[in-house]
Amino acid sequence: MTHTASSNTVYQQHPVSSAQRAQLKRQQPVVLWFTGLSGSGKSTLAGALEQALWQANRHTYVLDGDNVRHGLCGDLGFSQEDRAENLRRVAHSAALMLDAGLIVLSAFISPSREERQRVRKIIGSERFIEVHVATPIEVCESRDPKGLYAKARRGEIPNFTGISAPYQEPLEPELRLDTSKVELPELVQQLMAYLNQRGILDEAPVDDISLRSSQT
Ligand SMILES: Nc1ncnc2c1ncn2[C@@H]1O[C@H](COP(=O)(O)OS(=O)(=O)O)[C@@H](OP(=O)(O)O)[C@H]1O
Ligand SMILES: Nc1ncnc2c1ncn2[C@@H]1O[C@H](COP(=O)(O)OP(=O)(O)O)[C@@H](O)[C@H]1O
Repeated sequence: MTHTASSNTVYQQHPVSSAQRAQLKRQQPVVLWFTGLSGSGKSTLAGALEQALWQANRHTYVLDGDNVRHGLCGDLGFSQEDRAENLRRVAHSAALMLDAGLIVLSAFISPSREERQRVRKIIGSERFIEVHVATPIEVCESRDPKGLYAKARRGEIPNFTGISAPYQEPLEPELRLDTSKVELPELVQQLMAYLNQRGILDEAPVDDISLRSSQT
C-alpha cells in the first residue's frame, strides 16, 4: 500500500489483525473496481453482485460515485484534479474496508488510466480486480436514465465523460463485461465464477492467532 502521512504521526498496530478480521468473515477481502461510462451499468452490476454475495452470506459494501459525491466527496466537481481527488479518497476508504475484512464493490467512472493505476497501488495489486464495464457509448447514451447525456449534448454539463471529457479504456482489466450483449444474471454468474476460481470466497488463511493472544 502507498502512504502519504501527516507529519509527527506514528502508524499504530492494533492487536486484532486484518487477517483475523477476514478469517472471522470467512472470506478474502478484495475490491472489485467497476469502471466505465455513465450509464454503462456499473451500479446495477455492483448492486446485483452484492445481492448474490449477501445471499451467499458474504460481508460486502458498495461504494458508488453518485452516493460518495453526496458526502465524503460532495465538495468535488468533475475537473481532472477533482476526479483524481475523488478517487484518492475512495481508494483510501476502500483500503480501510479491506482492512475491516469486507469485499468492496466500487462503481466509479474513473476515466483516467493513470488514476486507476494509482488506486491499484493504494489498494494493493493482489486485492484489486479491475472490471471494465465496456458497454458502447451509443447504448449508454440511448439508456440515459438520468437525462445527463441529453444535457451534455445541449452543452449544459461541462466535462461530461464520453462527450466533452475523455474515457481511457483499461488495457488489461481482470474482467471486461458488456451489459448490452449479456443479460444481468449471466454477468453476475460470471463474476461469482471468477471470485470462486480466484479462491476469494474461501476461508482466509489461519493467522498467528495463538501467538498474538499469548502476547496480550
Ligand atoms: N461531467 C460529468 N461527467 C460524468 N459524470 C457526471 C458528470 N456530472 C455529473 N455526473 C454524475 O456523476 C457520476 C460520476 O461520478 P464518479 O465519482 O463516478 O466520477 S469520476 O470517477 O470521479 O470520474 C455519474 O454517475 P454514473 O452515471 O452512475 O456514472 C453522473 O451521474
Ligand atoms: N445488464 C443490463 N442490461 C440492460 N440494461 C442494463 C443492464 N445493466 C444496467 N442497465 C440499465 O442501464 C442504465 C444505467 O445503469 P447504471 O447501473 O445506473 O449505470 P452506471 O452506474 O454505469 O451509470 C439503467 O437504466 C439500467 O437499468
